[in-house]
Amino acid sequence: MTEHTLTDGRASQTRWLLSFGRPVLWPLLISIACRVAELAAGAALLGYAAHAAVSAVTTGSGSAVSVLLVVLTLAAIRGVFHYLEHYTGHWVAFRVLAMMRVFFYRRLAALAPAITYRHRTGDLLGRVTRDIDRLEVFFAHTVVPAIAAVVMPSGVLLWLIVIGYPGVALAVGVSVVVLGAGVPFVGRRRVGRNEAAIVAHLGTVSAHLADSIAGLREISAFGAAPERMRTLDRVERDLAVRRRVVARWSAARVALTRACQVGALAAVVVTAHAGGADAATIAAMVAVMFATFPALEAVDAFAALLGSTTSSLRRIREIADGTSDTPGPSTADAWHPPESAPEIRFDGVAFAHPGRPGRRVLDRVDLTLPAGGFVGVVGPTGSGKSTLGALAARIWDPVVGRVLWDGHDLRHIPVDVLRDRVTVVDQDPYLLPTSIAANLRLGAPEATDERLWEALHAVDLDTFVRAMPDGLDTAISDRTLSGGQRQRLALARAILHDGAVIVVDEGTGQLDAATEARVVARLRREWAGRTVLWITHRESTLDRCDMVCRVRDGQVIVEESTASAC
Ligand SMILES: Nc1ncnc2c1ncn2[C@@H]1O[C@H](COP(=O)(O)OP(=O)(O)OP(=O)(O)O)[C@@H](O)[C@H]1O
Repeated sequence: MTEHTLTDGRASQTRWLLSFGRPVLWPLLISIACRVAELAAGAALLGYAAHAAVSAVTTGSGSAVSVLLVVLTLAAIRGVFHYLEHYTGHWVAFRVLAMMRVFFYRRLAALAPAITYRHRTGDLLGRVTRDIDRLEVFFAHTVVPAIAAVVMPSGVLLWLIVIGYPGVALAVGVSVVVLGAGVPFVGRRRVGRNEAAIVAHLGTVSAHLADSIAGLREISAFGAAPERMRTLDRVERDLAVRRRVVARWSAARVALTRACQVGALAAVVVTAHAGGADAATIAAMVAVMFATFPALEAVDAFAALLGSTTSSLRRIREIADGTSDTPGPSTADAWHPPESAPEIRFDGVAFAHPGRPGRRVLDRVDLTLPAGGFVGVVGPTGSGKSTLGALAARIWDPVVGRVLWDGHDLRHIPVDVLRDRVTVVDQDPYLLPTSIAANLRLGAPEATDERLWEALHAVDLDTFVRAMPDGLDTAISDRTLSGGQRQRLALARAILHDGAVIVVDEGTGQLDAATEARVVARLRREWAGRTVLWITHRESTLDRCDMVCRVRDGQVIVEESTASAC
């Protein structure tokens, strides 16, 4: 990346960030004003104290009590503004943090579920935590000091001109430009490249660790831990090299800053003396210049953080600005389906996964799922059964053709309405680490306990839950239930959500034959009048279906219609 595009990228990212922070503009401005007031009080304190001390020594003038009073008053003012600046700055930062996390999660939800196929969980987690945390630092510790770094030295220059020392003002002006606009940017290009790599590497580390923890049992069982650690070690070594480059440049800038500060103080003394200032005034000017240094050093911190902040923001926007694989309809096209169960029709549908555009999983599929029908889908593994279900639920859009809900393209139904009306039971359902009741109420927050028990009874899980220490309030996790229990809990959750269309992908695959038969019979009753797509490998459950479709070689063949059997 060239310096030009790097700088352009930073400018546009900073603009984006500042416009994101618009709702907290007023507290931000107050924070800036407090920072400037704090710096001004600090400069006045040092300048006045230096002037008073030198005057006392050279002329013996001044009262100790009045000097002490002024010094204490200025110190108190400085303290108050310091507190206010920190308070408002952090208030802004934490507000932005909360806004950003909610914004990011909302975008993730809008892009789900396809986004989860393209990005590793650990990587997304790194973006929503560490990358967003960096933006807090930007608002709390960089933007306010950086603006104050421009305002405060400008005030000092004005003061020097007003008290009649334009030569000193010129010397201070040059020093300010060198210390504020020159030194902080020494080596920035190299540092910027390395900081971007560090942020990317940290994302890789997060993803690698999250995968390693999620797959810990498999990794240990297959003795793959040393290889995982070696991969991590390689990334960590490169991280260390890049961090060293950043640290070396940072140390070089600190040394250069100190040398330039000494030069600036010397220039103030020489030009003030040449301008006819007395010793006390020279001391005051030196002290004020000295008080200006911390303000200028903030530019270095700003420039240093800007690199990593920009990289983090780029990672956040990669997701946040991403377009959905299933975009919502325009207002003019939007169609809201009625409550009743629909007929779902596949009209000349072809589909290839985004990662493999050349390989059509399904091709030229014409299929009608009757309204209120319980339709079985079978076929060899990998033939495209889940894909058929995903198209019916609009997790993906067909690359050719249409999927129709009572004759209306699914793309014309607002996505949130569709998600609410279609219930999907995945072949590997996820249970949140919370209580059984909270898991059941995920899609039906208002459901009563009585209704939860009914749903549990339908999936033959009520006896098991009653025997648990806290019944419905028993805490569970994805790992504390058997495969069959997890599947049944997911089915109970789907009963409670009560969609008009229900897609069950291998929902009873881990149940024994007797339990499965019982559960399927009850589900058949629970879902009477819903349009159900029942994807299965168990031919034994097909005799309960109104219609059976076989998926093979990208085609779907309606095999039999057994409506009378149901
Ligand atoms: N996200 C994805 N990206 C790329 N290819 C995918 C993706 N998901 C599935 N596939 C591929 O699409 C094909 C159909 O997968 P699908 O899950 O629909 O098959 P299935 O019939 O449900 O298989 P099974 O019975 O084993 O669950 C497979 O070859 C699979 O590898």
